[in-house]
Amino acid sequence: MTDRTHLGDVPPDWLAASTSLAQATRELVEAVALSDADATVLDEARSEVAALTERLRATARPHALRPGPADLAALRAADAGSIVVRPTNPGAVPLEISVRADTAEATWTAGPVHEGPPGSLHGGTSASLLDSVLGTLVQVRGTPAVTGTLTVRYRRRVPLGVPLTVSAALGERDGRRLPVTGRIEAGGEVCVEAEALFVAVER
Ligand SMILES: CCCCCCCCCC(=O)SCCNC(=O)CCNC(=O)[C@H](O)C(C)(C)COP(=O)(O)OP(=O)(O)OC[C@H]1O[C@@H](n2cnc3c(N)ncnc32)[C@H](O)[C@@H]1OP(=O)(O)O
Repeated sequence: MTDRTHLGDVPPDWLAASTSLAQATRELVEAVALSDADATVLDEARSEVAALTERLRATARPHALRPGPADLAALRAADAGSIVVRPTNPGAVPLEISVRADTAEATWTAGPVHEGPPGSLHGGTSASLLDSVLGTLVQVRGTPAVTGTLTVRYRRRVPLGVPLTVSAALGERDGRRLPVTGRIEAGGEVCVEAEALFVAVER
């Protein structure tokens, strides 16, 4: 499996197992972040986690799986569809991003791991969510591109524990410049707005 770098290249049963393990690991991260167990229990847990880490490290590939050219081309060929980004990476927020024409949208509910101000989402996580959804729209509708600038306006705090809608709209391409706007909404209210300029690259 170590030569496979794209989500579309792996067998469906393996993808399901890896996605499920990644989700269980995110739940572990939350349990660690919130745990009030005594030091003995924490030390036992550390030993068990370390043993699992060793087992999985023995078969590590150089990069985490990501959507590849074939996954993007299939979606690009259709007028509408969805793509799941980073489902097997427990260190990332997994998103199912729906793309229709020049717009994209994803829904995600934030938990305590991503808390910034009390009860609210960390601003860096908001920026990261926007970069992911805007960036995916650009890759699907444009060409390979990287974020040149990302300007984020935090209008109101983003609540934890409720569904958030992250959306993006592609502007008019100007040479290598691809402008994209986006927002994060909760309960129908706009919490964060973003303006980005992606720059087309060879790969
Ligand atoms: C499904 C796939 C999932 C993907 C989703 C996730 C997407 C996440 C996206 C990211 O987070 S990417 C990571 C963060 N970004 C970077 O690491 C980019 C690092 N910077 C670079 O690689 C280069 O600086 C860059 C490619 C942006 C520009 O270098 P170049 O030497 O290729 O371009 P050049 O300087 O010739 O500029 C080309 C055009 O872009 C403009 N430009 C360049 N950098 C810019 C910038 N930073 N902001 C605004 N405009 C910029 C520049 O003015 C110029 O405009 P004109 O053609 O009109 O003259």
